Amino acid sequence: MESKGYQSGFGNEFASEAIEGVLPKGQNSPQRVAHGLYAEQLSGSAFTAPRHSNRRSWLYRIRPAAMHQPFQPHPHATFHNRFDEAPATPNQLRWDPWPMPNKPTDFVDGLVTLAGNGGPAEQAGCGIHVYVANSPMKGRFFYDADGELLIVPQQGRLRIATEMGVLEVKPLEVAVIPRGVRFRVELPDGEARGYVAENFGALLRLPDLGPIGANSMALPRDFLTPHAAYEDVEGDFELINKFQGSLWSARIGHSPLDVVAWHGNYAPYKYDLTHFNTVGSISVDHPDPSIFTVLTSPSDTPGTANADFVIFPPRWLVAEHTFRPPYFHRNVASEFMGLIEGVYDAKAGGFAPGGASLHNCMSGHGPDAASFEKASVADVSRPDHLTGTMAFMFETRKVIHPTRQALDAPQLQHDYYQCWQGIAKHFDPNRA
Ligand SMILES: O=C(O)Cc1cc(O)ccc1O
Ligand SMILES: [Fe+2]
Repeated sequence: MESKGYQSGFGNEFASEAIEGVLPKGQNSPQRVAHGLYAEQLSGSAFTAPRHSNRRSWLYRIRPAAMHQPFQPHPHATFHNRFDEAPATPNQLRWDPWPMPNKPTDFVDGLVTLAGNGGPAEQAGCGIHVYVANSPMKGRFFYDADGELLIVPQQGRLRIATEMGVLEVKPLEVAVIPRGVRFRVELPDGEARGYVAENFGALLRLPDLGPIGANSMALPRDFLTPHAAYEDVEGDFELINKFQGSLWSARIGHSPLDVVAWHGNYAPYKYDLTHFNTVGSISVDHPDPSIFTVLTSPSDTPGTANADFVIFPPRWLVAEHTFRPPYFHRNVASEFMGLIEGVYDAKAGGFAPGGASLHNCMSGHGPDAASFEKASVADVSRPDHLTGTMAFMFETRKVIHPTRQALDAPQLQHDYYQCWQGIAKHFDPNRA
């Protein structure tokens, strides 16, 4: 299935045809669709959701999605939503990068759940996973009925062939696959690693800009949704599905990526993080990281997100007489971080690309001893240029529970707390 390029805009009413003239005019469900196709609606919000948050698309396809054999449980050792396996810990946690697999492993096989909160039954919270894959999905398709998937590649490109077209993403880009959309992941570089947030709550949207104004941060036109592309193939294939935390698998006699045309505002998209228009302090102090929010899943409480996706992109630091890196802090929200490339300015060592950290509600954290010492004596009369770096955070209102496998993994850095033990006592009541 070939990529047919992209349409730009966030949550637009898109329309795309791989064969011209397929989309019906003036209605969605004609008695007979062009070329013998079937019409099918895919909804991503309640039918009666307010218009501004109402999401659905109409798909014109070779066979309806209903056509497959019954699902059977499909055991998966590492990908799940069991967030009650271990007590949520207030300890600061950090992991080394997840190692590449040593046997053939595709994107679905290679998903490992590190943490999460809420769940698909409550329709709130998110699952936090990493993937390590060295094999393309062959004769296999996947969809997640539990939430939309925000995929953050860290190493290796992904070619994501979806029902609604092809997304090609590389590190420093992210992809969002809506709940229910079927897809297959291919690996143009042979192997790939990255992070996934599985959002059980309200759909990700662009944050409000408030006093920032009508522009800045992530610009709607930088979000790209594929043009329709389809494959017309028959064979003995497998449709894997994640439903209420567990995987299921069904035989399917054709590729479900058979949508010839579609229209609507519920569709996969990608975004290049290097396009983020980063806003920061031009006077004093380090602003709160909410100014780096790319996408937010709101909760029922205004201003208190179910989950935020926040990035720490290259930028100039110019704040005067200011401690420029992230401050010491304790937050009501819980923070899972990953690193795509480079060095994170709060950590001199130990936080590697492909690694992860978790700082839960009210757990103290911030710069490590080395970063503090360096930044507190740095010359801040000149700008600093942070380059070649991209960290990110999945920040949630609910406490993030690490899974048993994340706590037992050899990647867990048992000495992480040591990075703050060397912090010197500088207090001297007689010193200015
Ligand atoms: O903990 C972190 O590194 C993330 C973070 C960054 C920042 O600039 C301010 C607050 C915050 O939680
Ligand atoms: Fe933090």
